[in-house]
Amino acid sequence: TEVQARTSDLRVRALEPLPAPRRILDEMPLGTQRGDLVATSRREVRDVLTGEDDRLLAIVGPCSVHDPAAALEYAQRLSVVARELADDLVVVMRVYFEKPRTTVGWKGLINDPHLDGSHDVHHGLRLAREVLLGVLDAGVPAACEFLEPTSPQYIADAVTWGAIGARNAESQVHRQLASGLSMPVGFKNATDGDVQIAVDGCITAASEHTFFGADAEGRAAAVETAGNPDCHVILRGGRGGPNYGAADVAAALDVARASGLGGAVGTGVVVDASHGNSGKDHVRQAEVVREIAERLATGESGITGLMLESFLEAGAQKPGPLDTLTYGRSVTDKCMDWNTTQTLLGVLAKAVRERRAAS
Ligand SMILES: C[C@@H](OP(=O)(O)O)C(=O)O
Ligand SMILES: [Mn+2]
Repeated sequence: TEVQARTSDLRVRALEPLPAPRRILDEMPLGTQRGDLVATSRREVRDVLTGEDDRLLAIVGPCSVHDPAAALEYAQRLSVVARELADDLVVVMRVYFEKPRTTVGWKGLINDPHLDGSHDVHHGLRLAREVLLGVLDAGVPAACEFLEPTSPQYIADAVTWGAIGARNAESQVHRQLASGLSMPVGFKNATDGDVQIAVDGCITAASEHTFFGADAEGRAAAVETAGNPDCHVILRGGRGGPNYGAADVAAALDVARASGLGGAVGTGVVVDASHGNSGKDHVRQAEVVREIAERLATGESGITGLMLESFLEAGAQKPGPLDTLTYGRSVTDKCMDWNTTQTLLGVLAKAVRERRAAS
């Protein structure tokens, strides 16, 4: 109506309808074999996070996926090492499509798959699902950060473990989203280092919620969730500095246990060796991992998993069209290279064996 024209969408340039989630899932089905891997790995991750399984969760991979071919090559390599170390590590590959920015920047493969500002989301959604199915075909379960409130409808069936990032751990939208996700979800501490924010995120996510979302047909829907009992805290450092030290872990666990939630929250924390715990420096990150491995080997409890930012090549580069980039190098945070990562996974597996012997 004339009134609406005067007051609505004054800052909206376009509204581009997307294919319904069901259409994408029908076009690119998960299938039985991949579905079994997702279901089995979700159980294994939960059992490690709750202490039922004495292995260590290792969430390993690039800060972001920008090049499907490089991501799938990485998955092939990770799959071999994961199988070798399966007695000691539960390995899940970081397959991050959605990037939270401090202000502005490339938002990831779904939002801008051509890395040129064209925001071809139709292509991004399909490409992301193709990568996830390919990673599963390599025999590796996938970890994703969830940022968009409705994108999980297109990919979450293929995801083993989810993360709510430091910038979103306090957001009711993301806590509600986590309450309905079908896999364990980690909440990062806030960017200023506040761990209570992550614990509160787990408390909110463990409850049932009703909120605005989209259904499989892509229609606006009131989503009613049962609550997610498999959430946990991730220590990723912050403006106050690193928080992976033994005292930090003990203090974080005290805060987590005060919630009374039990389960994964009360059992332990996952430590992100990157970001605020290593100043996003991939060389420092490797040192952090080694320090933690030494502590695990002496029997320190309370750390149920580690997150490593790792790719084929070390460091990072600015995002741009693929033909302008160095193959296999991160376009967001700096990552350790594959050789360093393979060595560190062996170090962590050895530390788990020593922790097991010490217990
Ligand atoms: C987004 C970033 O994590 P954080 O939310 O801890 O900055 C990451 O995992 O690449
Ligand atoms: Mn990162």
